[in-house]
Amino acid sequence: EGWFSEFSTLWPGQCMSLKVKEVLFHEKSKFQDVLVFESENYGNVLVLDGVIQCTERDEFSYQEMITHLPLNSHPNPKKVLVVGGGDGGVIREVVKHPEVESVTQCEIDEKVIEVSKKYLPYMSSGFLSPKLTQHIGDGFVFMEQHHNEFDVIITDSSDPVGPAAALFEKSYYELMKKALRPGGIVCTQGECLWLHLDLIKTMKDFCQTLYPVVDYGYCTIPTYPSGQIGFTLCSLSPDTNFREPVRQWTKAQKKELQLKYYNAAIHRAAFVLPEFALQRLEME
Ligand SMILES: NCCCN[C@H]1CC[C@H](NCCCN)CC1
Repeated sequence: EGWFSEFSTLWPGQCMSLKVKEVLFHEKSKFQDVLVFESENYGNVLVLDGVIQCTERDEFSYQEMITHLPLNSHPNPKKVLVVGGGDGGVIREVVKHPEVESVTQCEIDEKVIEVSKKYLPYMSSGFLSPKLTQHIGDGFVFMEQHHNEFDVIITDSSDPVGPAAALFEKSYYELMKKALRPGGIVCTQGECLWLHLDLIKTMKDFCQTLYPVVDYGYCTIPTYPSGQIGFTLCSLSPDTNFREPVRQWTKAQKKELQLKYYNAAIHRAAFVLPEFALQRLEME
């Protein structure tokens, strides 16, 4: 059927293409263009406004890291909030932690949840958890209505163009700070150091005016531009060290939990940045 190419002003002059086997769904939701296609060798692929959100073959990298970096940095993460995460993969990872008593999700576009249940069964298996409470709405508005409620907030958003734009502003990080309980931790989709180092620096700087501990880590993932994506992590506790996991799973547990990317070594390695990034982020 030809190729899908991911053109965007967010990564000028480059684009990733995937061979299409069959288009499974393509409609406009209330917020964005929603496309799901079966690829030749990355499984089913979810695309929003022309941007690849996740593929069945490599989603585990991002979903495991955006979840286990914060949760394994918190001493007792009982109440978790996920903003976005409409494909269900982050929820699937959150409920792998026995300490978690409840996870609340706030997703703006119910069409994304609907197509994920139909075409991304392994990711949307997260929606079956009895610990989950789902809200359909804007994460920015939701955050204004919840204070001192969550131990960990994960913002699993698309990019700062379209419905998720407000989730990259300082005001949103101020709202998340109010929604956290003492010692709370925030983890957000933090863009790519090969493409968006200036945005990462800007966000790190305003986060440092709000949170005592701020860090940036990344994972490799073939189908995101430049093959990797990062995470901005913030903690209200000055004792937090994102670079050393507070708990480790055994080999048997990693197998049972079906972890395919995350382990303690890759947790630590996520924060080892190349020289050009350390210099630009003033972390050298
Ligand atoms: N649950 C996974 C989907 C949401 N996260 C994605 C993260 C990457 C982004 N484009 C790549 C950005 C380039 N740095 C699309 C959404």
